[in-house]
Formats: sequence, structure tokens, C-alpha cells
Amino acid sequence: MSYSTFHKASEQLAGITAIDYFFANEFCEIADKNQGDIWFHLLLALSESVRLGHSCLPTSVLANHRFGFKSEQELVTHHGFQFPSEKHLDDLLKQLPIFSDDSAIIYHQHCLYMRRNFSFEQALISYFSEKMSQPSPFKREQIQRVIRELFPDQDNEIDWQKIAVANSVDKGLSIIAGGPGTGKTYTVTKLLAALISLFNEPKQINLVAPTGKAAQRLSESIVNAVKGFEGVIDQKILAKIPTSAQTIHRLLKVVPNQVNFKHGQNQPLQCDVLIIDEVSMVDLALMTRLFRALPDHCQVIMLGDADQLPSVALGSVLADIAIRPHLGYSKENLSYLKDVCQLSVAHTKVLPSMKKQSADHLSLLLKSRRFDGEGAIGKIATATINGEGEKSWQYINQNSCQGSDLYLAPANLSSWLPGYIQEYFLPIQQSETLIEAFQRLGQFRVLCATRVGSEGVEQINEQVITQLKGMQFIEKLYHGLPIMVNENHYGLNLYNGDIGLIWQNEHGQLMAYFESTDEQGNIGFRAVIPTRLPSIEPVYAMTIHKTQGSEFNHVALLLPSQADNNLLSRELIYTGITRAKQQLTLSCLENVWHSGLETKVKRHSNLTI
Ligand SMILES: Nc1ncnc2c1ncn2[C@@H]1O[C@H](COP(=O)(O)OP(=O)(O)OP(=O)(O)O)[C@@H](O)[C@H]1O
Repeated sequence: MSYSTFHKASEQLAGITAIDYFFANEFCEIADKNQGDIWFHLLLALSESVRLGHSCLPTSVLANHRFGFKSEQELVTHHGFQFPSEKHLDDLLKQLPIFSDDSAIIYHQHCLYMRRNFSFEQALISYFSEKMSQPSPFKREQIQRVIRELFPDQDNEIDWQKIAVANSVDKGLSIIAGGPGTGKTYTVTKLLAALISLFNEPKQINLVAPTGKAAQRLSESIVNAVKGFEGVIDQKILAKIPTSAQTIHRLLKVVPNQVNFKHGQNQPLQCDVLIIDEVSMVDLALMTRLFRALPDHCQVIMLGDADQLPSVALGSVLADIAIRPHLGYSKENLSYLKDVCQLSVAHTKVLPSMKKQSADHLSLLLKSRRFDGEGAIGKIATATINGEGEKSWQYINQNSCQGSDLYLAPANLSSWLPGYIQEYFLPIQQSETLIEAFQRLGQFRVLCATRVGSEGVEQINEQVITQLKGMQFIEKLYHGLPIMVNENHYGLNLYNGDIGLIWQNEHGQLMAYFESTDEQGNIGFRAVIPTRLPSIEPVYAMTIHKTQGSEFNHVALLLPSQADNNLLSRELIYTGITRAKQQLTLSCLENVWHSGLETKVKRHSNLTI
């Protein structure tokens, strides 16, 4: 082993933590003495990569790389460790006894894994493959009839929503991916109508999302979509579409103090069709546990935006399986789609096709219904995810106007934040009713990349409270304070990321209220005595990570002032921008914008469909 203490290791290697050092120490004995140094550093790098959310560590990433090297203003602060060639690493790893059944570390397809993550990945690949080989439960003529009923208009342009419904209705597993407002929920509601009219008997359909907020939004969107289809789709079918979504945790049923859920391989769920929304937020372990609990015949439809940030925990399930641009449909699938959608030759030509590789289970929705091609938010979101730094910065500068849909705010927060506090946050506490207060809370949010620092969540929340309540105010809770739950409390059915309001009840007592949706999709409130709450914090500002699955009319996106902040990425900025429905205020320096758009999040994994 190369270093006698963690302190000594951290003097040489930038970015490692004590946990990496102790992990490497624990497993370093496997290697022979001559190769011990390389092995020890491989273990450090593996631990670091898992901390960063990668499922595995490909040796190609480390080969010939100086791991942990850092210099500042041409002065070397950390010398790092030079890894040898890929062949050298491969030879070393092949001779180590790390393939045995009880080994904590695995070497597979030129990648190092921690066993737990390897097992999750392998299990999920096999669940996906089983579902993908499920035969269609319906006859082609039946599907053709239903598609014709649901999509009566013959358009000149290809209708990607129709393709998505036709492509998903006959498959055991399908993924419908698209950016914000591309009609994922609208499409899945039509898909549910198609399935219900195809099934001869009642079926158990479950709707899930990774967070309470995302589940609530899914319920609301399906209720709205169903209302919109009244008079267009048979009322008897519409009445059977479920509108109440729940969290994945709630569906699987949490067992207190255990990592596994009540439902799993031994106690599968009763479920014929499962819709999973906001899949980009679901991590590898949770996705595997969810699939493990599904009965063999269950049809699964996953929805999400693959360009958003990956899950907070390990993996990037959606980005791994929703490859863009589309890899192409197989000949058989193209012929099926042509048949059931009654496509013209011109339409068929537009469909992606591929002789060998096929992504038959994936449908991409490309046209945003929320952001038309001319709107500023849609334009910047597209440019961001394409990494067009210069073009987008020029566009932002030319189109910025205070009060319009796009405003590039000055770096000095005091020149714009107090106005927004007055306009959006003060009225929350002045609201007459709780409903009104929640509506106002949904109008606007400050989104930060970081928690700490002058552009971080903690600082902004403090600034808002000081302006609203005065410098001397020391009460932690007050009437109208928006709060976010920071840890799961299964007994209270509260989850990390849930948002509520502190509100005085009719007896003058301060309570915490959370929105809840009943079986019919109606929104109500449930009250919790503040002393029973798990850890909470004010939520005038929140991190972009935590805001996934939520949207606001107006978002103020606050990026850090340091361009080398390692949280910055185009996925982070894209996720922040697309939380805004109508108005975006951006506070960001030019070099930070460019640096963010140059960095693309890539999580290593071997997950495929
Ligand atoms: N084919 C369509 N015709 C008319 N309106 C549509 C169509 N598709 C979607 N919409 C409308 O566009 C809006 C966005 O659709 P929807 O909520 O389904 O998108 P989404 O992709 O689920 O959005 P989000 O990113 O918020 O999850 C909704 O108001 C919906 O009614």
C-alpha cells in the first residue's frame, strides 16, 4: 500500500475522501506486492466513481491517466498517480482472484464494479430482456382498429404520439422519452385508453413516480388529459382510466428499518400495467427492486426526459436505455407500425430504421407543445442540451428584457431578488386561504446549483426570511413559511423532497400542511404537528437537483460565480431552465455559462435494452 494514512494520500491525490481510502485499504490485499500500488489506486478510483454515481469504472477511463493530479495557476498542488496502459490494467485485473462468488469486487467487460452494483445491473438487464421478449397480448387488427379510433385525423406530418401509442401497446416493456411538454402524459393517457379498450376484462393499472411531487403532477396531468378527451374518446373507457398516482416507495411498501420492500420476488405486486413517470430520477437500485416485484405478465411503460440530470443516487437508467438520436426500428417493427398506424410511404420514410441494431422498445417525442419553436425558454433549453454556448449566450443577451419570458439578471442579487421577494413570497403569507397560499407558492422559485456559498440555497433562504421578517426575527417557524422535508418519515408518509407550508389553523396553532391526492385525483391537505416533522428547511430557494419533477410559472436560476464548480453541467442547467413554464430569470456570468455547457454528464454503466 502506498500511503500510511489518509492524510498522506490526500496530499498526493486531489478529490479523494476518507471513505475512498478506507475502501481501498480494505480490499488491497488481493493484489501481489509488485502490482499493489496500481491495485490500491484502482480501488481508490472505483470508490470515487461510485460516489459520483457511476455504476462501474471502465479501465479505458483510467488508462494512461494521471489520477488525482491537480494544479492551480501552473503550480502543482497534487501530483496524482500515473496509471499504465489499458492492456497492463487488463492483464493485472485478469490475474486477480476477483471473480469468485463471494468477491466484493467484480471485473466484467473491462469494467470494475462493486458487487452490489454489478448484481443490480445484471438483474435489471435480465428483467428488461424478459419483458422485451413478452409476446403481444393483442391481435394486429384489434390494435389497428383502436389506433384508428384514437387518432382519427390523417396528418401530412408524422404523428410521433400515435407512433408511441402503437409502439407501446403491444410490448411488455416500452420507453416514451421526450423533453418538457412534448405530450408524454397526453400520449400515455391515450395509450391507457387503447389498452383498456383492448382488454376484455378489468385490469390493475398502477401509476407511479419517484417523488410525492412528481406523483401529484402525474395525477393532475392525467386528470386534465382525461377531461380534454371528453366527447372525443368513449366515456366508458375514460371512466376506467386511473388518475391517482403514488410514489414507487408507497407502491412497493416500505418495511421500517429495512432496505428491501414488502413487495419483491417472493411477494409480487398485483399489477397488469405499470406506468412509471419521471424515470430519469429513478436510480439503479430502486428500478431493479421495482422490476423484481412485478409479475411476469405485467406491461411496463416508462416515461421521462433523458436529457435531464440523472438520479441523485447511483446510475442513469433512462439515459442508458433512451439513446438519442434513435438507433432505428427493426424491419419487423417498422412493418407492424406501418400496418397499425396506416402510414403512407412518406411517413414510413421518416421513421428511423436500422438493419442490425434496433431500439424497438423506444419511442421519442420530439415536438414540444408547451414551448413553441419561437419561445425563449424552449430555444435556450434546446441550445443548452446541444452544448451551443456562444449561440445561446448571444441569444440570451439579445432577448433579455426585465418582466418578459427571459431576463438576464445582474450578478448583484440585491438589484433583483428583493423585488421578487415582494412580488411572490410576501403574498404567500398574506393569502386568505391555504389553497391560495399553495397556488402562490407554485408561481415562483429560486433554483440554485449549490447549497452553500453566496449563490447557494442556504444563503438565499436566509436573505428572503430577513427581508420578510426583519433582522431580529428568530422564530424558526412562522405562518406562511414554505418548507421542504429533508428525510423520509414512513410513519407520517413524508418523503425527502416533499414540500409543505406552515399555516395557522382555526385554533391559532401553527401546523405543517402538505398537499395530498385522493383516489379520484382530488387535491386536499393533510396536517402534521410541527414537532413530529422530520428534518425540514425553508424552501424559497432549492437546489436544481431537488426540483426535478416540479415546475413553476417563473424560475430564477442562480448559477455559481466560479466556472470550475464541479456541479456545473449542461444537464444541470437544462433541468433548471425547463422547470420554468412561462418566465425565466437567469443570474449567471458568461464564463460560467460556457463552462457549464461544455460539461456533459456521463455516468459509466453497461445497462442496455
Ligand atoms: N396532440 C396534442 N394535441 C393537443 N394538445 C396536446 C397534444 N399533446 C400534448 N398536448 C398538450 O400539451 C401540454 C403538455 O402535454 P403533457 O403534459 O402531456 O406533456 P409532458 O411531456 O407530459 O410534460 P412534462 O414535461 O410537464 O411532464 C398539455 O397541455 C397537453 O394537453
